[in-house]
Amino acid sequence: MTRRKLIAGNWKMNGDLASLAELGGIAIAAQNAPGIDVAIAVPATLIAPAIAAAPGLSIGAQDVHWSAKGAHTGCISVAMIAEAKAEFSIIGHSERRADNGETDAQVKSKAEALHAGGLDAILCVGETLDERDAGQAVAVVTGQLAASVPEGAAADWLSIAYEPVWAIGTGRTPTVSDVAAMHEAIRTKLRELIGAEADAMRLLYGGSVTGDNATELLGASDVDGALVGGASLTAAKFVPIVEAGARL
Ligand SMILES: O=C(CO)COP(=O)(O)O
Repeated sequence: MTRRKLIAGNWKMNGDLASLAELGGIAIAAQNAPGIDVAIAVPATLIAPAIAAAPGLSIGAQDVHWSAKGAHTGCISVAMIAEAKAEFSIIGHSERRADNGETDAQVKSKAEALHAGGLDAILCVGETLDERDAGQAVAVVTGQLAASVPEGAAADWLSIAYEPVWAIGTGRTPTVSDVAAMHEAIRTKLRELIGAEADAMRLLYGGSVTGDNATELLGASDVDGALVGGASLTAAKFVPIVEAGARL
């Protein structure tokens, strides 16, 4: 099964109107790589200006609430990001799980809300260093999937990002064989949860991806793309990752 690669950036709580200039170079790289998908998740305030700055580049959010509207101070709904013309949202990022106590059940509701609103979702899973050291990595990640992937989820709107917490922003990455082993475990679990659709679903790796290690990490078996934090903030750092994805 060939799966179209997806190279997605996550700006986290970074960026301002001036930094949208970076999107120009990224949009050109995306145009030059028609065989893959390129997307950037920006802070919610930058969604509309990012689309204006780089029409044609897929722009998304980093989180949504599961409810349609109401008394949820500080939160943002699927309809709100859709009105701003976002195409997708990241959900379940480990930073939101840690900072905001997000649960797998909430992440599942967010996935369902995005799909109901016609948007795509990138659902993040990943173990902490303590969990890996305790030999629990696969159990933690497959447990997150079991509790957060909606029944009947399909590859045309949901992707999974495996982001080991200890590899995020640290410059440390798992070995290629560790990544491949986890992605195989994820796909096996997805087959159990959603059947044959699992073979079409894109599994992204995230955590300290750079232009230097992208070719190796993206080349691991069952890796269908990357979710990139720090190195997505500038075209100079992100474009080489897009190019690496396009070469594979
Ligand atoms: O959390 C990440 C993307 O969502 C990864 O961040 P870094 O690429 O900065 O390690």
